[in-house]
Amino acid sequence: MAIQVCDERTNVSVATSNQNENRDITKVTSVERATYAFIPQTPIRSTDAHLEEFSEAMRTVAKTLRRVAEGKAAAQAEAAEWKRKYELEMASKEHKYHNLTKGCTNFGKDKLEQLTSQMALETASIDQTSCCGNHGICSHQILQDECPGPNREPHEKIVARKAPFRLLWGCDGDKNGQHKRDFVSFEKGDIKTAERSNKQILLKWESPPQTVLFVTKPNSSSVLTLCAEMVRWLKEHSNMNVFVEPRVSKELLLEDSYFKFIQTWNNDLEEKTLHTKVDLVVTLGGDGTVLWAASLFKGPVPPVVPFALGSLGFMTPFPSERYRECLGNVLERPFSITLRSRLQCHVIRDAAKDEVETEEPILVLNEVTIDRGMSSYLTYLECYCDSSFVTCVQGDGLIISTTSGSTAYSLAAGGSMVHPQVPGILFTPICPHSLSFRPLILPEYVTLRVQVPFNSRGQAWASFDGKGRIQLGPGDALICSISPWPVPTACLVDSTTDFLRSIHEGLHWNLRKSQSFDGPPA
Ligand SMILES: NC(=O)c1ccc[n+]([C@@H]2O[C@H](COP(=O)([O-])OP(=O)(O)OC[C@H]3O[C@@H](n4cnc5c(N)ncnc54)[C@H](O)[C@@H]3O)[C@@H](O)[C@H]2O)c1
Ligand SMILES: Nc1ncnc2c1ncn2[C@@H]1O[C@H](COP(=O)(O)OP(=O)(O)OP(=O)(O)O)[C@@H](O)[C@H]1O
Repeated sequence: MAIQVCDERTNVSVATSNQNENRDITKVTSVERATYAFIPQTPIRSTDAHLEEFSEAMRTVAKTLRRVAEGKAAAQAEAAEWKRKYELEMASKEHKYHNLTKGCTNFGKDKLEQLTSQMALETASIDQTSCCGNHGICSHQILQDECPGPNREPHEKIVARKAPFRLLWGCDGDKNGQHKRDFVSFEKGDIKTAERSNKQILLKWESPPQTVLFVTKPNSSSVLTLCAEMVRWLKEHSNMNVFVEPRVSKELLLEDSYFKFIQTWNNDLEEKTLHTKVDLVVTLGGDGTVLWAASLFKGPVPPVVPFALGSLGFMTPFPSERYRECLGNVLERPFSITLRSRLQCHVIRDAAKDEVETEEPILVLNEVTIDRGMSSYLTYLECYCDSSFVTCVQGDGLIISTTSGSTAYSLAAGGSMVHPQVPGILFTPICPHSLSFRPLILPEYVTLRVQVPFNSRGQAWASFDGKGRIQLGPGDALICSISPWPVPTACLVDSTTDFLRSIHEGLHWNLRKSQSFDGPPA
């Protein structure tokens, strides 16, 4: 590469090249002499003019690059919008399908029992469409699986029936099961909201649950001991099928051959079908164990009963020492649940030509964080909400959080605490280098896109519920929207009471000594 600087007045031309390292010494001297003659002539107007011209050209290039980036961003936004529409359509199909299968729950008890026993008698050739006529698979479907447990013969089949349940909407303590939707009415020119959408939700089993999955915090002997005790109790008290993680299965069998009946899974495919076999998930650990349990389900999640065996336990209201009473209640009576929404995140690589090439969606219960990782540069992130530009984040990073995650990392970064049943997405910057960057709460129906611009100095890193870091290079984007698959967690009392108790007892929210009565007169 050669750079040439020419001054018209002195007609001195200075040429440099990275190839001409073996230059003639005399040439160098003459060039140096000319340069020394040239330097004192200030102001160097024509050089300034050249520099101006050069910087103008650079500005034009930068503008063009930016326009290209914006065009690309718009195309990606459009693609994301199509994707969202597609997902909505799929979700509505799913909803219709559930409505169809709900017809099944209206069967008379006798008919249901008759159907169940009839189906139980049938063998491997069960026609899945036979339940509920032509309504396809329903919650009463009898599942025939090869038992993945370590001590079953491969040919042995278990007939496991997923327990059907109903969701009821309680209102101000009126747990009458009336599901009233949030309608906006418009009568005589007046706009009125008829009902609030946020109700306490009750789960009522229509037949006793039969299969429970235990998810336990690793490396804790007290947790393993309690798990063994609970498994024994459930087997002896309710004759339940028990699933545990492969690691726990080995640990329990090492302890006692009594646990031969427990089942586990051996590969990703079996893990993916867990939701079709498991009626209830019990977690033994802290909040991290609830996050871990949720991450096992990439689609629908069975109700989760979280027992507290951690330090904070914001999402784990059940006291482990009262497990008999708590599990008895959950198995036999209707109980309140919190429907915790999750975010589905897609990473879109700049190199990918279209959406089809993007990586699998990742579901998070707390948050996705985009930060600067090891880089010492500011993170520079362009953020869009649907097709509207939101802002550029310049700081340590950004947290996109669910309302359940509002009390986790987002809280530490200055975000609001939000009741987990509030439908929203939190947009919380991490150490923004700006005085006016306050956190936002956006409605739950939006799609957010965070893009690393092409002119970003450094890389960015995305992490999901504090795990699985993925590097994002210039041009890469992260797209987030609310997933149709929430995590239903059982409440000890109800959603609001449990939430308030957690912020009081877990975070000591607004704890202050009361002012004494004997102050100065008003
Ligand atoms: N500065 C911070 O506060 C910070 C930094 C990194 C990660 N985190 C959080 O840690 C989470 C991962 O949790 P982990 O247990 O696997 O890691 P961990 O063992 O490092 O625990 C992090 C702490 O966050 C608490 N926590 C997790 N989810 C919570 C929630 N929804 N509400 C209130 N507190 C919650 C846990 O009880 C624990 O005390 C991430 O999703 C992130 O929210 C927080
Ligand atoms: N079943 C599991 N398999 C693998 N890792 C797990 C499992 N359950 C929890 N973990 C991980 O173990 C770590 C600790 O778990 P957890 O947060 O539940 O316990 P804790 O730190 O004692 O409780 P707290 O979060 O209340 O302080 C977390 O990082 C979590 O992701």
